[in-house]
Amino acid sequence: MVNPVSADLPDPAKVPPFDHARAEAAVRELLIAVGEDPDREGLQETPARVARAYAELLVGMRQRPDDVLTTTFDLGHDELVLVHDIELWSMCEHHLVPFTGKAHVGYVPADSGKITGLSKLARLVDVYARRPQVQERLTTQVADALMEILDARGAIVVIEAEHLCMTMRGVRKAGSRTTTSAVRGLLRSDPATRAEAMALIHRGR
Ligand SMILES: Nc1nc2c(ncn2[C@@H]2O[C@H](COP(=O)(O)OP(=O)(O)OP(=O)(O)O)[C@@H](O)[C@H]2O)c(=O)[nH]1
Ligand SMILES: [Zn+2]
Repeated sequence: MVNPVSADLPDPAKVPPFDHARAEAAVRELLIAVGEDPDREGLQETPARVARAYAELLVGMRQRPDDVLTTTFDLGHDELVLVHDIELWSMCEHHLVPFTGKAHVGYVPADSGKITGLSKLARLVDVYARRPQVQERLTTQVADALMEILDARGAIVVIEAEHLCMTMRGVRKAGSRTTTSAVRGLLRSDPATRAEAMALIHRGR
């Protein structure tokens, strides 16, 4: 069966490899554009460093969610599993500066009790975070992946983040935070399960 989440994504095999030479040339051009001398001693290695840094920051472009949700156990546990305060670093696709905060990720496993390793929820967040992103899409993608790949009966993802494009530049509102949520399946339709999840997320704060 074609997985809709994966089908929507560029196949990592088709995303061209990170072009270090091209990224280095672009950073050199940027340094010239801002009035710097890319050949002065302190900047000589900077294009290569920045290229390596971006390759790392955007590594999720070449990863698939089903690559990290591989480990599943059949524990017969079919009630809410929630990991909160997952550290999050992503890159705003409008300004290519970071947004950072916390993700709270929960799901109600399939009737079969198929669950995944807790660390895999954090890895799933990273797969989608380490790309040019907007917070709303990141939130949606994590929730949809849980539903589709784990056959979860419900999913909840709440992300609270500070966007550096709003704090260190632009409108410059330091401390402003944005909260987004995506709620699916049982966690959307059953008020008691949803309230339980929200209470756990708030308690973790
Ligand atoms: N919805 C949403 N907006 C975002 C996100 N990250 C950044 N933005 C916003 O994207 C918008 C881009 O607006 P533009 O007017 O095209 O860009 P700009 O001139 O740099 O805007 P300012 O940031 O207001 O200076 C800004 O309002 C940002 O705050 C995100 O994750 N979700
Ligand atoms: Zn931005």
